[in-house]
Formats: sequence, C-alpha cells, structure tokens
Amino acid sequence: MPDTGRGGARVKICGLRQPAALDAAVRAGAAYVGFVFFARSPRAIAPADAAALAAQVPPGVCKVALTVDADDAALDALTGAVPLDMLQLHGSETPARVAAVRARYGLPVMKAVGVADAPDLAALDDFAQVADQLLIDARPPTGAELPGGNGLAFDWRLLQGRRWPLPWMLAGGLTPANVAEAVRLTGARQLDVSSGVESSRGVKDPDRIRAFIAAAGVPALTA
Ligand SMILES: O=C(O)c1ccccc1N[C@@H]1O[C@H](COP(=O)(O)O)[C@@H](O)[C@H]1O
Repeated sequence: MPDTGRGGARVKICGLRQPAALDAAVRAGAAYVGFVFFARSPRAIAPADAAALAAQVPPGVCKVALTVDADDAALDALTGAVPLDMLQLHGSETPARVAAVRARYGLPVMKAVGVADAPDLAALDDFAQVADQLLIDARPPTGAELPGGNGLAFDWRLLQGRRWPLPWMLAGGLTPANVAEAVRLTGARQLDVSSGVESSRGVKDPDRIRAFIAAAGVPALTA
C-alpha cells in the first residue's frame, strides 16, 4: 500500500460500521480503515455490509480485516466477499499460522501482540520473522471478553529503545487526548484506535475521528 505522503503518523481507524464514520476517517487522512469480523465484538460487521463500505474507500487507503483465530473456511468466505488489502490477526495465532495465512491468501498480514510487561515483548521477535507488520496492543485483562478493543493502554515506556525490522503499529487505549504523548514516548509512526474515537461502545464518532487524526499530526484532505 503506497504511503499517502501527507506527513504525521499513519493512522488506522478500526471497527468502522457506518458510512459517515468511514467518510470522516478517509477525509481526515486515515491511512488504514479496519472492519471487525469477530462476532463477540460490539464492532462486528457482516461481510456483505463491509463489502459495501469497502466500495467507498479510495485507492491508497488500506482496507484491513480484523479476525480472531479464524480458520481457513472463515477466511475463505471473508476474502471471497470483501475486497481487502490486509489481514489483521488478533487472536492467539502462532507464527506458523501467520505464515500459513500469508501464503494462502497472498495478502499482507499484521499480527497483534498483547503487551502488559517486558517479557511480553519477546513474542514480537517471533512474529517479526513471519508477518508483514506488527500491531502492539495492550494485553487484555484475564477473563476479558475481547482480546482487543478494550480501550486499555499499556506502559508505553516499555517500547522505548525497541525497534523491529518491519513496520509496526501502536494500539491500546489511544485517544485524541493521549495520542501525542504516546507518539512522543514510543516513536510510533503508525497508530491504531477503536474505543477512543467512539461516543458509546461500538459507535464511532466522526468528530472524535477527526480530532484523533489531527492530534496524530495528519493534515486533512482539502478536496
Ligand atoms: O475492536 C474490537 O472490538 C476488537 C475485537 C477483537 C480484537 C481486537 C479488537 N480491536 C483492536 O484492539 C486494538 C485496541 O483497541 P482500543 O483502541 O483499545 O479500543 C486495536 O488494534 C483494535 O483494532
């Protein structure tokens, strides 16, 4: 996916379900838009509805499908129904499964890794061997219903001085108010947000989307 070349961090708005929210994200300069295909999520979207939204997305904006431990049958159906540019694996997929998904679908794969303390970072090195991108999220609390999308941040100082030989994205509890500090502490050049741009759980707020992307330093489209 080409760089938009518009400066600031590259932002992914995840969990889009409404045309107005998608439009706000694209116009504000999002580099990625995410659709959640996980039934337990309040942001879950049916493939047919995602396909309709995807048709609104201009070239150059990466359409990402978020899945959680999806098997081949589910991914076959999804990739057959929705025009996608990237798969985000947000469950307990192993490095071997990441490699297999990448080979089977010919799409870039972004693997999410949950982080709560320093030992969690080791998994990033394993996935760096097989994924196209890493997504560094907060590790969900024990017993959490969702493996992500919990609006929970981790200690960003854990990432200081750490680098990986592939693109990576920071996620977990980001908001318009804290994203600049998150970038300052981590050096992240890519950011992913869901809860922090919602007016209520699962409902995206166009004003918050615009505020987040502006706070990440991305200039809005002028036309
Ligand atoms: O958003 C969801 O509902 C979701 C469900 C299952 C796995 C991941 C999910 N979202 C991802 O979680 C992170 C952080 O989200 P938040 O900003 O803290 O709400 C982000 O990568 C989302 O794509």
